[in-house]
Amino acid sequence: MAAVTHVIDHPLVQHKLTVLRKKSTSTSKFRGILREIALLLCYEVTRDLRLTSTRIETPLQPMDAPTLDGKKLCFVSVLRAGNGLLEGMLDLVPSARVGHVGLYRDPDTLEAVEYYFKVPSHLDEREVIVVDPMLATGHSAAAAVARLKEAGAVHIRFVCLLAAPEGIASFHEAHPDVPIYTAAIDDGLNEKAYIVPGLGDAGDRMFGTK
Ligand SMILES: O=P(O)(O)OC[C@H]1O[C@H](OP(=O)(O)OP(=O)(O)O)[C@H](O)[C@@H]1O
Ligand SMILES: O=c1cc[nH]c(=O)[nH]1
Ligand SMILES: [Mg+2]
Repeated sequence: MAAVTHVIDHPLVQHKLTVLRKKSTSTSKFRGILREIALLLCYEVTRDLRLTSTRIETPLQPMDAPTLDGKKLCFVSVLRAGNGLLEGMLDLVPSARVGHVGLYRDPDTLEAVEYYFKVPSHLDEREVIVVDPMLATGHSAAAAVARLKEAGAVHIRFVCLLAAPEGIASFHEAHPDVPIYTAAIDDGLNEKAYIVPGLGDAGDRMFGTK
């Protein structure tokens, strides 16, 4: 299967991303803009969802009108930083089901370490949209998706804000069936495997930790 990466180049997304990158952006502004950008990313990642037809009554007459087909969407947040994207996605799709995968990146090995996993039932019948703002080495995203596949997920998409070419390559190698949606592909990784130019540590910037 051909691995696909979509870059969401909408001007509002690009402008908001620049605000997030600036080191002068405060924690509260960072959180607010991330929520706004997530809503726009959600609009793009859901653009090809299947529709069915439902009989409704307008004030004037009956009609067959389009509605989303199948079971409710499932968003999966990769903790912690995924929660920043999750909020904006839920603004747009409030009825979505939500799963959480708790992972942190070991600073020495750069491997993903899992500490939490909870997902809704019937994953195999849902469109599963995994959210994490940063795709750096790709280890966290690949581990999260592997766990979701183990739990039964079949139709999976991955949404981030920033991706490094290295992360895209390793993620696609592990999961060629899972498309990536990102607002930008940056230059690469620094010696600590941070995305450059990037925006720093997404979790720390979002929650004011260090
Ligand atoms: O592609 P990778 O090299 O795996 O790096 C990306 C991961 O790093 C960050 O999480 P972090 O480990 O800092 O955890 P946090 O969200 O709790 O801060 C980010 O949110 C991703 O999950
Ligand atoms: O650049 C990076 C890489 C991993 N995690 C982050 O939050 N930022
Ligand atoms: Mg972090």
